Amino acid sequence: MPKVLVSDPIDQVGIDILSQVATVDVKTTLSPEELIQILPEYDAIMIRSGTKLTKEAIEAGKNLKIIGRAGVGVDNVDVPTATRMGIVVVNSPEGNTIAAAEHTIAMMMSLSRFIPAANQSLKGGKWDRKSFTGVEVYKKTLGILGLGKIGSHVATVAKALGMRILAYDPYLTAERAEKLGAHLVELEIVLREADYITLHLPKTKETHHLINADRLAIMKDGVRIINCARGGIIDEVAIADAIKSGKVGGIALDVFENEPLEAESGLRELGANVILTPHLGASTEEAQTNVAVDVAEQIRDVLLGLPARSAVNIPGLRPDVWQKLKPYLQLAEMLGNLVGQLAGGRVDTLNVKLQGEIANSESQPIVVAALKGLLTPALRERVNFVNASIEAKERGIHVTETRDPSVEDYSGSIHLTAHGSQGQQSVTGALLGKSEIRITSINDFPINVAPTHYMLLTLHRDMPGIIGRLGSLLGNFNVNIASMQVGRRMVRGEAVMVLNIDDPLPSGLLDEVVHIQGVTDAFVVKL
Ligand SMILES: NC(=O)C1=CN([C@@H]2O[C@H](COP(=O)(O)OP(=O)(O)OC[C@H]3O[C@@H](n4cnc5c(N)ncnc54)[C@H](O)[C@@H]3O)[C@@H](O)[C@H]2O)C=CC1
Ligand SMILES: O=C(O)C(=O)COP(=O)(O)O
Repeated sequence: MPKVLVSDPIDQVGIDILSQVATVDVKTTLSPEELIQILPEYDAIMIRSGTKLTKEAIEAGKNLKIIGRAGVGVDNVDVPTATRMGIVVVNSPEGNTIAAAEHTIAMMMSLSRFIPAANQSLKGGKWDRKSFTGVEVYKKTLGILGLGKIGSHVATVAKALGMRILAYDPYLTAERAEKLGAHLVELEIVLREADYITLHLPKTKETHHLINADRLAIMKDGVRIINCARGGIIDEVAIADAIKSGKVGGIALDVFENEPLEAESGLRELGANVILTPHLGASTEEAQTNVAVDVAEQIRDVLLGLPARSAVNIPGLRPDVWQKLKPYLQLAEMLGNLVGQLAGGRVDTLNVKLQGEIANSESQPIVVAALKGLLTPALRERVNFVNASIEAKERGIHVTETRDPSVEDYSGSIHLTAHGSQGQQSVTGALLGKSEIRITSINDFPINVAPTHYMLLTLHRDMPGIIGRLGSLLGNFNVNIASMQVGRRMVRGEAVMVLNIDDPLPSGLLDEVVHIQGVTDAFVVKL
């Protein structure tokens, strides 16, 4: 049974799903050193934001096949290292959207009405109403930085509260923003005009310290800022100074540059207009059930050899799409392997052409499968669906994609052309029925061959006697021929012959094949 490590608190429903297929160890207090020490034992790990999967930790996880993040942000995972190692990283992109958006609204209302401080004062024995006169959000301007899933829900709720919404998101269309009742504007306009600013961005190089002293300076005096996205998007020193100077009227932070927030952090010292929560955005019963189910199911599926639906480092596939594409993925992989072996040396360019009924399908998984096949002879089990693209890129293989829905020889077919140091080779393959794989052309010579483990291919002149000579040569070396096919475009012209053979070709025999009169080239292929 595979082993799964759960290193952050996850809802029991997730553990139950994992237990269907794996031995599950729940260890939520591991130090980074302990994690590195035990990670080699595990096939999968399920985490939240608490566990840091650094380069060193992932490299220690020699047997890891999947990293499951029960939540959205994967900034605590070194995804490039996981990708290079062929480890699929999955998350739950929507499971906690509502929870995080509602926490944001709660933070905004708490900032406006001093609810945490008033509560603390009352419980401290006082009846102080004067200190806690708040402001209304009605008719105020809310600036949303990052109008993705959480930002969009915040916009919808804020709109219902009567707020005017400005949004900054360079990757979004103005139409989408207008549909949500938000005006998409430049960052500077949001900063200058908003009474409240809320962040809903991923943490990236570009968003690091997006809110810094210079940007705080151009904001409205008394602006209130909420961050339920990621620590480090706001410069904590700059914002603390802006609170102290009175430039900023209030801040509500759920996330911090360092988590857990240091005991001695200056943020803890600030007054009633600073609200801090310990990364609670996703902490609702509903969200925790959602993300646990979502991610545990994906880990289970990947351990069973099925695809993940929301992988962040390979194209995720819905089960119904995968069912449809699966035989084509196998076909593409076989063709990639075949064309790579025919090309022999270094391949510089691979063209993947989708024909007939699959011309309109999602192409990326098919391209990845072809690359996996192409790289398999060189990389063996080191290459998989996760790292095939990156490995190809690192080897300088340029991939192009074309589509031709008008090709109707078969319902759907894949044509690969490889250009490399030894010239150009091309192969086509199709499915017979729903899943039987056929090679249907080699270098544009039509054939119809079911691929087998060992094959011998020749390029030759179509002339009497050549098949007999090849047959007796193989017979002399005790190589059994299972089947044979010849493809030609014209009588006595160039032709291709494919022999399915039961045994590997003895060494030296290929040279003799090439020396048969009329044979111009020959290849041994092992699939
Ligand atoms: N506090 C908590 O417990 C939780 C925090 N989060 C965090 O909230 C953030 C948002 O999550 P989602 O809305 O689910 O993500 P999302 O991917 O749906 O939305 C992010 C949006 O930010 C935009 N964006 C990316 N780079 C940008 C840039 N440089 N400038 C402006 N916009 C940019 C994207 O176009 C996208 O629309 C993430 O950082 C996530 O980790 C998510 C769930 C819970
Ligand atoms: O989903 C996210 O991005 C979150 O920040 C939630 O983090 P958590 O799973 O509660 O540690």
